Amino acid sequence: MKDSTNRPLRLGTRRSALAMAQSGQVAEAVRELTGRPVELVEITTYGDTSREHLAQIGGTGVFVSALRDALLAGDIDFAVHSLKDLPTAQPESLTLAAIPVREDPRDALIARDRLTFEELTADPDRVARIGTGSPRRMAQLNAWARALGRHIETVPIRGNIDTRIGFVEKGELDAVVLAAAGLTRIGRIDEAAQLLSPDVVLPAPGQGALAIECRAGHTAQDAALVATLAELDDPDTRAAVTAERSLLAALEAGCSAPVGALADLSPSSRLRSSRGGPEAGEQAVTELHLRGVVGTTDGSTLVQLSTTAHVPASPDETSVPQQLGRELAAEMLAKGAAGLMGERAL
Ligand SMILES: NCc1[nH]cc(CCC(=O)O)c1CC(=O)O
Repeated sequence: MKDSTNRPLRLGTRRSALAMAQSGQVAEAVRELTGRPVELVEITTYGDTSREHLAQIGGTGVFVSALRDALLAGDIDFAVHSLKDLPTAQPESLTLAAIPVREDPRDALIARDRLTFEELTADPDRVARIGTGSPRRMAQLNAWARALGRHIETVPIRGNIDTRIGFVEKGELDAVVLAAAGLTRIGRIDEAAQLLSPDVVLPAPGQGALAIECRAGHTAQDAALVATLAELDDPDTRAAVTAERSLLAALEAGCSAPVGALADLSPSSRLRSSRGGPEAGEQAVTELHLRGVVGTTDGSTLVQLSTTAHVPASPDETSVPQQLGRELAAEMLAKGAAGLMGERAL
């Protein structure tokens, strides 16, 4: 979209180091794509000013609503969100024009003396104190400790990334758990002692992915912007996060619920079966693998399941991932997931 007016595009962003970093990167990509200047417009959200726990102020949606208000008011042209902070219900008047290639979705451990979780918990006389405000992380860290026959204390904290790492730097906590993607974006991933395997700790649905949101084409200009930004979309990332968010939505869990999910796409080694012998009917098939977990925050009970579907390579539509998420949610609910999510122990 080479707009003859060359009016700057206005990108609404929160002021945190993480938000500024990810908005800055998207702004650069949009400048390259459109040849137009992109202006960052800082928006303060309730989630940035409140000291309350996220679970008490209605979950991570609080970070998003001020940006959406600014979009609807026409104060900005587009916004960049961490996808994991976006509520699963999409307002009709707005659209996710692009979900770019995902960063590392894993959680990372930042610990004193760069110890790993196994090292940190090895001394039975010293119970490791690990900070996280996320019931999902608490549940899986506690389950991991239990599986190792060790004891930890999870300490509810919140604040921006620098604040949370500060608890370890000041010696107030032994470790904190943060999203690797956030650390990478603000240039601090080297400080991670350990990247937590999804076999042990599943990330939040959508973790590591960004969403570029704009008005859903009310005007010709809006429609043109949606079409342009779509060039930044990565269909594989969109398929994966669609499955994860579909699972979350079908569990009817809020964004602060103890739910982890991770989908990945891989070329299938399996070929579509055919009657014409081994060579006939060969077809490129992509496998979408979805894992989900729900647990009590004390880690005593986890419901963890996975499932796989075959999808056409680089799917343009998201009905297969949607369906896969709903199916896995139904299986998890049948195994008692709802009872575990009801628990509120922060
Ligand atoms: N809940 C806050 C939040 N939202 C997105 C990220 C990290 C970046 C990402 O997942 O894309 C973080 C920080 C964290 O969980 O450590």
